[in-house]
Amino acid sequence: MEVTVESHPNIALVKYWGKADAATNTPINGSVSIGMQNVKTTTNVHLEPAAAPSIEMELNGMPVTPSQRVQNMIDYLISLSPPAAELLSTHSLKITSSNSFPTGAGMASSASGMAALAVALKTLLAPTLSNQTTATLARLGSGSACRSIHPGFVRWDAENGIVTQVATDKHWPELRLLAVVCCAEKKAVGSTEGMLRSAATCPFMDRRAEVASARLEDVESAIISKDFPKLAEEVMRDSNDLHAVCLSSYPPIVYLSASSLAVINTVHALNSSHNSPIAAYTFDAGPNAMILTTAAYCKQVKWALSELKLAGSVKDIIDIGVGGGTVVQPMKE
Ligand SMILES: Nc1ncnc2c1ncn2[C@@H]1O[C@H](COP(=O)(O)OP(=O)(O)OP(=O)(O)O)[C@@H](O)[C@H]1O
Ligand SMILES: C[C@@](O)(CCOP(=O)(O)OP(=O)(O)O)CC(=O)O
Repeated sequence: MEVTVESHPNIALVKYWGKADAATNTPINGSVSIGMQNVKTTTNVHLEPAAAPSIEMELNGMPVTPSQRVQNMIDYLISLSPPAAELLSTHSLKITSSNSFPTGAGMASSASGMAALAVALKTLLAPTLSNQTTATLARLGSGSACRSIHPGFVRWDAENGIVTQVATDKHWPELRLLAVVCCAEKKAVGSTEGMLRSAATCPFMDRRAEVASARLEDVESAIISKDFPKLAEEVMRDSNDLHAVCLSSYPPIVYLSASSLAVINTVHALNSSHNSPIAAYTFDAGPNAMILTTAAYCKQVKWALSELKLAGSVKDIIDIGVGGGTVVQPMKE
């Protein structure tokens, strides 16, 4: 028996950085994201009868040892569902996954990958699980993965772990999402390690969580009312706050590169020439930018960014599109 699931990364507009509980990836502040359309993960999970059940995994064509987080997801399923526990005691699992975009480079591959895995495991082993429980299952794989379960704009609340779709991917048709690829290499400090280091050493961590929690409400209302200037300012501020926290951790965590700073300067120059934001950048734990803009200004924004490409400062500019969510292909016996 096998199932294939497609999922997409999400980019946080208000970012998760810091854990109240590391074992369950419980965040210290709520976050909200937008789903990406033109990049995806495809994950196949195959279940086969076995006398000595095992779990094998392949990522981007290479065999990998399933991580403790994958094991935690499976243990959680076993604890929730006796039929899943029974199947896993008599069957081996083969997980085969690939990403159509750089893995481990700050483009949310873990979010997309763990969301696809959670939905595939649920579909094969515990089909009656609710969407919320599936989001919690994904979160055990990687916190931000719980936001990739739904398409569009998705909020993850810190107090209760509830994941809700704030608006669908069709809500704001004029909105455009671009990726500016500065570097596709694996980053030196992963998000998990980075946020633990910030919690232990950054003197501003608690304040950042307070500011992000308040910002969550402003960003949600900017999304609902399609207020681009408001959304743009809050998104850029949140990204800057996160990277300031990283820089004031010790030893400092530097995700932004000279190319990232060139993107930041280009966006602010564009915005000041319009007296109001027409574009916003946001960076997760890596040097690659996601740019939000609107249909009316997209050409102009791309043109300004392409100057950076011509100058050799950035590698590529990709139309990412707003979308996301997960799609389950028909199950095969
Ligand atoms: N398709 C996938 N299926 C399962 N696990 C994956 C998949 N893609 C990535 N991962 C896991 O996620 C890890 C990368 O996560 P990491 O948080 O370091 O980077 P990222 O997700 O690209 O960046 P960020 O979350 O900071 O935006 C990989 O080393 C791998 O263990
Ligand atoms: C900067 C971020 O992308 C950090 C994401 O961190 P992860 O979700 O990858 O961390 P773990 O829960 O430890 O797996 C911000 C965000 O996506 O909200």
